[in-house]
Amino acid sequence: MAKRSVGDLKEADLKGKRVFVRVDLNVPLDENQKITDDTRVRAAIPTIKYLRDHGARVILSSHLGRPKGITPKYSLKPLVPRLSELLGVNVEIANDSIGDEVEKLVAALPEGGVLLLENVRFYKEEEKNDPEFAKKLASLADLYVNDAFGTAHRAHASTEGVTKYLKPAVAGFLMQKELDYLVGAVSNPERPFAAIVGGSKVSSKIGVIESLFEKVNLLLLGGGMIFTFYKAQGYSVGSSLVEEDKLELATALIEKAKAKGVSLLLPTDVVVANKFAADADSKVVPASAIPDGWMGLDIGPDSINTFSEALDGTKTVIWNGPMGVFEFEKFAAGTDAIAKKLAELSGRGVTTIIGGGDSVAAVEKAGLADKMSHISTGGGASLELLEGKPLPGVLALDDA
Ligand SMILES: Nc1ncnc2c1ncn2[C@@H]1O[C@H](COP(=O)(O)OP(=O)(O)OP(=O)(O)O)[C@@H](O)[C@H]1O
Ligand SMILES: O=C(O)[C@H](O)COP(=O)(O)O
Repeated sequence: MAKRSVGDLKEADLKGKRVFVRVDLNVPLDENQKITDDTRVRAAIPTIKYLRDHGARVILSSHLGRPKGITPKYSLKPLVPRLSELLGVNVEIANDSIGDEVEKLVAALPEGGVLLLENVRFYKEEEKNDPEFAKKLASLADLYVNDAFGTAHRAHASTEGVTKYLKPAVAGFLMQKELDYLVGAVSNPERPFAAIVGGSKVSSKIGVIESLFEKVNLLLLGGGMIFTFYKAQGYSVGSSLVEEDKLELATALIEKAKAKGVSLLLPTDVVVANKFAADADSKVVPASAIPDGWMGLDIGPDSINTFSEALDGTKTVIWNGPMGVFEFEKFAAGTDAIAKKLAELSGRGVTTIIGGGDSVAAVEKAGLADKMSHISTGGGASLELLEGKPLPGVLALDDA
């Protein structure tokens, strides 16, 4: 069901109004509290800018990390300089999310002003979706915008509960863009439609794989999960990562692909290592013959070629999960090659969607982020969406 958008709200709806905007500013910080990846901050800007340009008074709310109570390490204060810089306005920060002091700051906020509330998870009521807490958040504003796609799979007070007390409740531009690509392009793709699924374990991707079987023409598998498939087929896998309790499932998935008419491609060769370390010895071996004492940590050169050729004729590609242990330079080639291939396909008009989590980190690391059609800002949220699960933070918004 399509949701009402912030873009539907015009000057008359917004001028002078207090707008509670849930954003996802859960960014990585280093030991000096410096932001190491500001993607989510940049992604939050268009909605805030739109609201400011239409005279709204903007109240931003976000979580950072998973604090248990008030924890200075998880304060949102380090976000203020970057937000201010990107918006071209001095963003104010409150020491709290609710209460008298916050109310005073909101009352003093000029049109176009921006106030960032402190980490909303400093209250345990947030994750409990406590109605009284949601009411207090709602009482700060006249209307609600949810632009926190990365947190849309959580039914929390600031993402779901608040919508019961604050109307209109609409989707921000980032939320909309994520839904357009991850729901729109995936449910109504230009074909052939391929999915590339990697990552560590098959158990965490079963839902996604099964759901994609209903939609894709081609499914390429990589990452740690492939060894469970190999073992299920009777190959020797050495000391590679295998989920013994998922062998039958792997066989069933292969059968299901056949039944659904989906071409399922597994790597034909792998890069193996003598230990799980950046400086391990490595060599390329056929997927069916991994020697004892060696573990597969990346897809091999033949597989890269086969995968690239298979992707050549596609019109839509979605990628979730790295092809190998890309954190170690020696085992990053498969993941890098897929990132480069997708960048090349984008240049030829193919829709390329990176579905969150580590594959996004890999694409950023390769410097190819701006080449893709869409890079999701949500890890868990994009996975749940691809599994076909409804997101509570989206469901709660007003229908279009
Ligand atoms: N062959 C392998 N053996 C062991 N680990 C692997 C292998 N290939 C990839 N990995 C690891 O898988 C991890 C990513 O797996 P995960 O399932 O978390 O992927 P993701 O879906 O991209 O992430 P997220 O869950 O954050 O969305 C990486 O840290 C990578 O090192
Ligand atoms: O980083 C994320 O995936 C989101 O910000 C949600 O965070 P959470 O998993 O702590 O709810």
